[in-house]
Amino acid sequence: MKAPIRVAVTGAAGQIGYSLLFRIASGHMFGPDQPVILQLIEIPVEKAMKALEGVAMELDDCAFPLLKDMVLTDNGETGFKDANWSLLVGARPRGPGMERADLLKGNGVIFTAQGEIIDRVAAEDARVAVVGNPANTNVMIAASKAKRLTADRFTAMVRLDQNRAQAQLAKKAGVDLTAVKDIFIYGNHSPSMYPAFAHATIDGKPAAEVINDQAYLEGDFCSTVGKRGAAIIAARGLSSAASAANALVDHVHDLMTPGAIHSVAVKSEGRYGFDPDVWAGMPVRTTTPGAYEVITDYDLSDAFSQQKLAATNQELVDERAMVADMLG
Ligand SMILES: NC(=O)c1ccc[n+]([C@@H]2O[C@H](COP(=O)([O-])OP(=O)(O)OC[C@H]3O[C@@H](n4cnc5c(N)ncnc54)[C@H](O)[C@@H]3O)[C@@H](O)[C@H]2O)c1
Ligand SMILES: O=C(O)C[C@H](O)C(=O)O
Repeated sequence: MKAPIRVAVTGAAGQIGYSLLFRIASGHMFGPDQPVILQLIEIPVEKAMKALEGVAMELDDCAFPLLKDMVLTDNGETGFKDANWSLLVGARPRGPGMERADLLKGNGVIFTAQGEIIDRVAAEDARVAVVGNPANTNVMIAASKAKRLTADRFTAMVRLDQNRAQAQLAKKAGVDLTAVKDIFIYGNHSPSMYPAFAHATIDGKPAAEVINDQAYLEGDFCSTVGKRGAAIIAARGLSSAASAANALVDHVHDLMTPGAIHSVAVKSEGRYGFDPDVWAGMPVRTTTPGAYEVITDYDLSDAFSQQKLAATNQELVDERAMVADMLG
């Protein structure tokens, strides 16, 4: 029997938490032979903590053999203690009349505190995945507080965008989803992201050749993927939750699976022309469980790709400027 992995989850009583926790406890994130301990973190508000107790009761009632223990807390020091993975889902949602800058600042405060605590109390092999929006900038803030943990331990999720892009290409081409490969997301988790279709394949052939509709790929395809979050909100009245949780399962699962190639927002270090200090989506290859190398050899030198990369980079740089006083 393997030793349990400690998984801290913030926003555990929220919408995403309600889908996510059951997938972690049933073995979908870390595998069917990997026991887990869930360290569930919510805000110190009675309603949230009561809801968290209810979720924990349901987890008990699933009788998951891999779930070895649960910690329920409104305290980061307790919640992140010895965590091998910290999944930062909880964030302040955008309220009426709130500007993006207010959202950035409001969440910046949360991710400042969490980055500092994780760096201090989490496990030696600690890894962090940020989902709470604006995810790319939140992870940058959290990572900037770390003295012990290196920047590569901090990632943000663009996997939902990759999954959305894969599904859209399969639909358009009228093929099975599994026929679509090598579609990766570059840049921000926002409508400015670039789902780089130029390298995608369908049944081993270039997707652009199979679909044979460049106007669709540059137009509707990019905007449908980029604005999918808003379309879900318009349809459901709530933001995506089950698909977001599923994408986080994929994100962590693939980061724990050597050889997996997938889109992750990482510190750019100047790759693909991004500002070196922003966290941008790009393709990575998992090397050993939890570690990865960025794949740098995709050619995105064509004019359309360059324009898309420049736009999403500019948005990340602007977001960074808005929280400059919170970094470091
Ligand atoms: N990156 C992505 O692809 C993606 C996709 C979907 C949603 N999201 C984002 O994920 C976040 C969560 O979405 P949701 O639908 O679960 O929201 P939700 O409002 O249902 O739940 C969020 C939960 O987080 C808690 N919370 C807030 N601040 C916290 C803190 N400092 N510590 C611990 N818990 C805290 C809240 O009490 C709440 O229970 C949002 O920011 C949303 O925009 C990201
Ligand atoms: O778009 C949103 O605000 C929610 C989420 O980030 C999503 O992509 O579904």
